[in-house]
Amino acid sequence: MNTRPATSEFDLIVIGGGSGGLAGAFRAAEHGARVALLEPHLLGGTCVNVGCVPKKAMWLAAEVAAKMKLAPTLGFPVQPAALNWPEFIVHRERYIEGIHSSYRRRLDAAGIVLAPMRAHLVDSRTVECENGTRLRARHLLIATGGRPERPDIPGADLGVVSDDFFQWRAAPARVAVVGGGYIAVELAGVLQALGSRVEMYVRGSHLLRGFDHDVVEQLTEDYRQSGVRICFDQHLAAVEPDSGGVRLRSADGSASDRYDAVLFATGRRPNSERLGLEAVGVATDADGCIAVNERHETSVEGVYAVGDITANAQLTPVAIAAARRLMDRVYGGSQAVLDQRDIPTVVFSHPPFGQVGLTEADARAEHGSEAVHVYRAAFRPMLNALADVPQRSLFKLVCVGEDRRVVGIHLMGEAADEILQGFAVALKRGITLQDLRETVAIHPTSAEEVVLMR
Ligand SMILES: Cc1cc2nc3c(=O)[nH]c(=O)nc-3n(C[C@H](O)[C@H](O)[C@H](O)COP(=O)(O)OP(=O)(O)OC[C@H]3O[C@@H](n4cnc5c(N)ncnc54)[C@H](O)[C@@H]3O)c2cc1C
Ligand SMILES: NC(=O)c1ccc[n+]([C@@H]2O[C@H](COP(=O)([O-])OP(=O)(O)OC[C@H]3O[C@@H](n4cnc5c(N)ncnc54)[C@H](O)[C@@H]3O)[C@@H](O)[C@H]2O)c1
Repeated sequence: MNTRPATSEFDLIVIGGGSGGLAGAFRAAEHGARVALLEPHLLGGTCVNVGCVPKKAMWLAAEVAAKMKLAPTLGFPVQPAALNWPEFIVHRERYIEGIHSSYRRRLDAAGIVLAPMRAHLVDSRTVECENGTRLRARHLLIATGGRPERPDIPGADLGVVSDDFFQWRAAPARVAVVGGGYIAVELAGVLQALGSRVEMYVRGSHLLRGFDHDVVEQLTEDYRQSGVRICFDQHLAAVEPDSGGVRLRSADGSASDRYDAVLFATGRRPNSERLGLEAVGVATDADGCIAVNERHETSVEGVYAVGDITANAQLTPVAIAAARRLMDRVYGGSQAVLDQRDIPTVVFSHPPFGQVGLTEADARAEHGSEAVHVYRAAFRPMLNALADVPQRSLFKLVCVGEDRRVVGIHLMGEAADEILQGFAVALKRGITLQDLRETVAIHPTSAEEVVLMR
């Protein structure tokens, strides 16, 4: 593979080889552009190395552990065993290495020049690599993503963040998870299922702000039933060492018991420092995200940004879709922009929780309360009933108007992660409740509850 640019002149320079940068580089090359890609770390960025992919692997291991726990209740004469983490991680990392190899092959095949270096902007057409090499192009794409942020409190460095979680080789016996968003909920669920005793410290009064309230409440109850302790309205003031572990000090002066580890899942910061943005005049917002319009153009002509470096939803498919549409406009004559409404998303909790469209509260605010009609299916999935475990599923449809147009679908329960995608297509096509009711159910499944809702 060519790792030193043969020429310093390109059509496009992409800074960052994560989800957005790779997608942009590949699509531009398909249109015939000469592309250079700068990535100092592992190809695939957050998603492949410390995000979606290793997280999903751990989630799958946790799901197997949970099923094994049910097995004796159902009549299998087996005792659940603890996961051998180092062995599982060999499988996980082999899978990830397969993705790296596939990217390297595709970059070679597309003739994209990969420079394994950090870079910053010198002017709107010039990028300087950390070894001093300067590259020039008519168009620059910034896709440098973000990184986990710790709270600004004394002792914060005694805790770990999601990047560190993927270095773990065993489940800590007792762990505090600070935060109530996607990562906190996902990693708390994984750790509890894999044998840790998990306590969540949440600043607000609910998990998962922005998700539908009722469904969040049911997920919270399911988590509690599976043994996760959840403490709301927690205001942490410090982390302190305690006999080889840590304890948490609250703003009211009280201290927690000892934990083997504290995991901060308190949000992410965009990687916009030391990129030369101010010098070139690329505007950022108050959080440090690069400001872009719907065409992903920055304040400087010819300089674009996609993915977590912008204020768009921090999801891999959003970064990829934005980058592809951008390159189709720049090199393919397309005018299409990414529609940021009705983006489906799944929290890989236990059970998983997916949503597309408006929550009930958002629908009431947008359409007026009288126009909103809500339908729910609360049920115990068959496996849970057979094994007599208490966790319940909750599916919810939010509809508006006389014709009951479906504007929100919220699914929390077994297989919700896989069920949602098809219904997201339907919602985007503007279906009504009647369309769902006219669709024959698939029985016996959880999914059928969506078309049987009254
Ligand atoms: C724990 C976790 C779980 C997640 N799970 C999911 C999920 O299940 N589904 C989902 O859709 N999303 C998930 N996400 C979010 C998803 O990973 C991100 O939205 C996505 O990776 C953003 O892609 P990006 O290209 O914008 O940035 P990144 O993937 O972060 O890539 C940015 C790249 O830029 C490089 N870079 C930074 N600075 C420079 C520089 N100066 N020069 C050159 N290169 C530079 C970095 O090394 C990095 O490789 C998860 C995130 C985390 C942290
Ligand atoms: N399944 C998925 O698609 C998936 C999974 C993981 C992450 N992601 C993406 O990554 C993004 C980042 O995830 P995240 O969980 O880090 O962020 P988040 O914004 O979802 O949650 C951050 C949480 O930390 C809390 N918090 C912030 N500062 C705090 C402080 N000082 N003390 C205590 N609590 C504090 C917030 O109240 C919130 O509950 C998500 O918004 C999502 O877009 C997606």
